[in-house]
Amino acid sequence: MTSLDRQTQPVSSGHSPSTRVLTCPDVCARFITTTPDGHTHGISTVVSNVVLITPFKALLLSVGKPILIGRNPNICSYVIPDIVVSSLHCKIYAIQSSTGGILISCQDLSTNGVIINDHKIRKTSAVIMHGDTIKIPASQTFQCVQKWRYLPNKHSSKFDNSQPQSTKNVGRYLITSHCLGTGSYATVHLALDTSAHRQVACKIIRRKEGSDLKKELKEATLLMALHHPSINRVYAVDADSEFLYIMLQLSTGGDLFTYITTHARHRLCEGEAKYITFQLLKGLKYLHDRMISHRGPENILLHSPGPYPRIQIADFGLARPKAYQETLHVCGTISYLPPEGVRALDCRELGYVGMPADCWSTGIVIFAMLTGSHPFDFEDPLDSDEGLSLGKEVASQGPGIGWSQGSYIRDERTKQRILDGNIIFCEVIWSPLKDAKNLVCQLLVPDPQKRATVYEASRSRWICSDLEDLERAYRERIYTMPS
Ligand SMILES: Nc1ncnc2c1ncn2[C@@H]1O[C@H](COP(=O)(O)OP(=O)(O)OP(=O)(O)O)[C@@H](O)[C@H]1O
Repeated sequence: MTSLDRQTQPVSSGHSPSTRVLTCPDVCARFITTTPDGHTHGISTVVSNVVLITPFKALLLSVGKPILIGRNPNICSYVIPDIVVSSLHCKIYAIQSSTGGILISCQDLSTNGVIINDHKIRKTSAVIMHGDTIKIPASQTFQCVQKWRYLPNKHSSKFDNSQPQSTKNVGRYLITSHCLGTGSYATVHLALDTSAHRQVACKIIRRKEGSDLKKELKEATLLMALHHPSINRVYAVDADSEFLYIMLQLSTGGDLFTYITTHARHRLCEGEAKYITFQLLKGLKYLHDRMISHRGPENILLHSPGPYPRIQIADFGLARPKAYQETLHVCGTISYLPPEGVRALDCRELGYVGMPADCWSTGIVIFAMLTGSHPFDFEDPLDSDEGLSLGKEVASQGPGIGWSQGSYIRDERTKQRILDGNIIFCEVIWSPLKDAKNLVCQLLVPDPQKRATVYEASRSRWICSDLEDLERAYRERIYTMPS
């Protein structure tokens, strides 16, 4: 058995058929630690969204509180006073996914790597599942034992929810039933590239009846040529009669918006927001140079967990080539639509252009990072009785209007705010952030022709005032990481 293979073996250790390997809110997990002499030191069980690591003391693993394993007692929560162990050897993280689940990952930060299921990982992170072992070379071994509470998956899936964890082969890839997330069109599963011995994410999309397979494969194959540190790689594409499979670079840090909302302050400091914007602009420039637009700011993933994260632009389900020549039809989340996109909602033949839309949504991302809120989509005391009766009226108009009342009202208000273009800049937050505010104002310009481009945004004062530091951090943290 090679490398990470064990992660993909079906779990047969007494789980009832109703248990499922999913990133679910109630992960009950425990770690068993073993020293090189094979002695098991202790077991701790937990009952909720936490993990304990022993042997010498119990450590609580909860969202936002990673377990830091290493030699240095000043930084590590689990200390191994062993010369072969790095000062900070690895971190074990529990992060919340956008679907409300918990994802557990192990990030290597050492000089000699971490062995997960007999396979060494270096300077990267891997998703940890039930039965996986994490070994510090020539030192201690941790075994992860997880129990899952059944979480029904409402999305159509290649995997049968009534079965325990299982795997399926698609070409050289082994897809596990471990669901990393679900979107409106796809479920994304943890998979193993059996040739390259690496974990990947497999996006599974149910094909529409009578759909043109050649066209679908061609579109997805186009994305395989994209190669940039800030773009989530597409490794391979495959299909059968029912599903399209897109093999993606695995991101283990969750998505940016979940990162912001689960942050202790519910917003990021200026330096971190700037560093993320810098990466986002680099990735978008790469796409726009190739006439590709992203149009999905909710799909910004974190390569691995932790502060000042490396981001990755993902989900090119909406990305299309020739972004400037072609007008596009509305799809995606209303909150991130530019005014021209909102107008196109009511007048389908209008369409709108992709690249200026990316610039608009970059403005929203910057606003969200610095304030922890959305400039147009927020709760309002007015969303009350008056709105509710409007929602009921709309709902009573019958089939075709499938939104819930609440989301209908909220969407309508959001659309109106986008069209009005009034942005409230809270003085307390924005007064020390003048350059950031200027950039947001240049990006959230209603007229797409007058809106700043990604090239202009990259040359803005906010970015340029720290360009050297940003470039250095980018080189040090990103180019040294395996892609
Ligand atoms: N490369 C990846 N690595 C890890 N997790 C991923 C990856 N890609 C997607 N996911 C997870 O899967 C979820 C659903 O993926 P995605 O948003 O691409 O689906 P979709 O149906 O195309 O989306 P949408 O609803 O935006 O159209 C994401 O929110 C994320 O949690």
